[in-house]
Amino acid sequence: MAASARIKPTIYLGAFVHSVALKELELQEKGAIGVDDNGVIAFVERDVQSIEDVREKHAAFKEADVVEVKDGFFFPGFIDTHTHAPQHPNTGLFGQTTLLSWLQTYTFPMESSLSSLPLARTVYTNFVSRTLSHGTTTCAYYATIHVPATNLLADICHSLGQRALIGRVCMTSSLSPPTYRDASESSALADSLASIQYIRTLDPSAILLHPIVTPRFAPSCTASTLSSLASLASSTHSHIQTHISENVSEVELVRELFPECTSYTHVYDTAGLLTPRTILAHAVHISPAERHIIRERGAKISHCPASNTALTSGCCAVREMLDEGMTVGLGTDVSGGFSPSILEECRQAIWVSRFRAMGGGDRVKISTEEALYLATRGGAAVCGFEEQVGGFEVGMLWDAQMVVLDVVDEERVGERGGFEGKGGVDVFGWETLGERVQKWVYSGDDRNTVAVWVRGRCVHRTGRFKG
Ligand SMILES: Nc1nc2[nH]cnc2c(=O)[nH]1
Ligand SMILES: [Zn+2]
Repeated sequence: MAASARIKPTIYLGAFVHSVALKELELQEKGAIGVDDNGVIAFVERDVQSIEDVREKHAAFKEADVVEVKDGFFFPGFIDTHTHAPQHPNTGLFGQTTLLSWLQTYTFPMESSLSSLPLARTVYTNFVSRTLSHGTTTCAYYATIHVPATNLLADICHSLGQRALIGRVCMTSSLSPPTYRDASESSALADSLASIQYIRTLDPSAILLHPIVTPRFAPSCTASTLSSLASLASSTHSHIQTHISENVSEVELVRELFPECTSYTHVYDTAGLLTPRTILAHAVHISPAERHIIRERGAKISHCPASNTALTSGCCAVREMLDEGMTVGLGTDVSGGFSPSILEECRQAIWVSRFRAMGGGDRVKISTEEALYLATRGGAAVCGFEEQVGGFEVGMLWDAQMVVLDVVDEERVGERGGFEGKGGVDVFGWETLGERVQKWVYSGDDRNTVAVWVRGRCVHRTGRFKG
């Protein structure tokens, strides 16, 4: 089905939960959300007594389908603001490496092999399906340097129905391996432009797809390439994504490679890469002065805690960033990160903040509510989509997931404990909706995400979905 095809107006009935502010979730037990044939939320009703009342009030929904959630709730689709589709076969493989040795040992060889289109098709189909199954409705992807494989990733997101930013990776510096490097700056620019044009042709109204200019990181590009890519993003009105200050040795390398700049942030600022459409991943080792520049330029931060722990990169100062008004979302950073799940990333953001707290005070702790905000509204703002997705409001798009938790009772517990074939969350019936959400965040996984919609179109469902 084409992404723009009309869908049947539908009323989503039952509990819903979404962020209304950084520290506040709305927990509605008896909701009804009407979604029109364009996938746009037409109404949000609370404390609903009956479906008949809802149909009565909204004449256009008299004949609408009804999808009801039982033992769970609707939640906005997750937004992954930073991941690498071609690295997915390496998920879980990082050994004892840190960033620079990890790139050489695991990452560049894997990415280089995706010049093979059959392999790229297998890996990308698997990974996009996998992220959808975890409730990720919007994803900012790095592809590889190869134009055909990057365009194939766009095709796959388009046909599987995921909202995506897709970037051909640029690497012109001699520090990149000779076998996996752009031949020249001019070929890098031409290839990036070719991919931008392909994505714009595939989805001219940007219903789902957006190109994103992707200098890998400062050590992969010359100063001239960084500036040229900033100009390309500006002339094509494209987003930009890159990595910044992830690891101490990387920061030292940038200091050596760009001696004329006072900081890593200064390198990107000099090139003109810090814009309101820029997503900077990591930012673990940046100073308050660098944070100030990034905020002034309107650039956004993708916090990738699982990756930062796996590669022992460090603990990002998320509390300070939020206090200072920076825009922050979450990124899985597969395969620096070991999971394609943004729910896992919520847990990891919470854990990393607690490790920081153990050394420096409770103030830096990220709460469950804040983590869920970063996973949805925060991520939407990082991508510039905050008017369209991330919450349940009239005029926004139905990018959502149905979360179902397993109720344990006297009868079911007799069947070998009552959890075989179920998810990891046991609910006993007395929990409030808020407690159910907490249990989901700490023990839930893709088994609890029984259906996923993007723009009103169902893009994933499990056998447990009764739609
Ligand atoms: N985590 C991570 N950091 C990088 N820095 C440059 N390239 C990469 C990458 O692929 N992953
Ligand atoms: Zn990354």
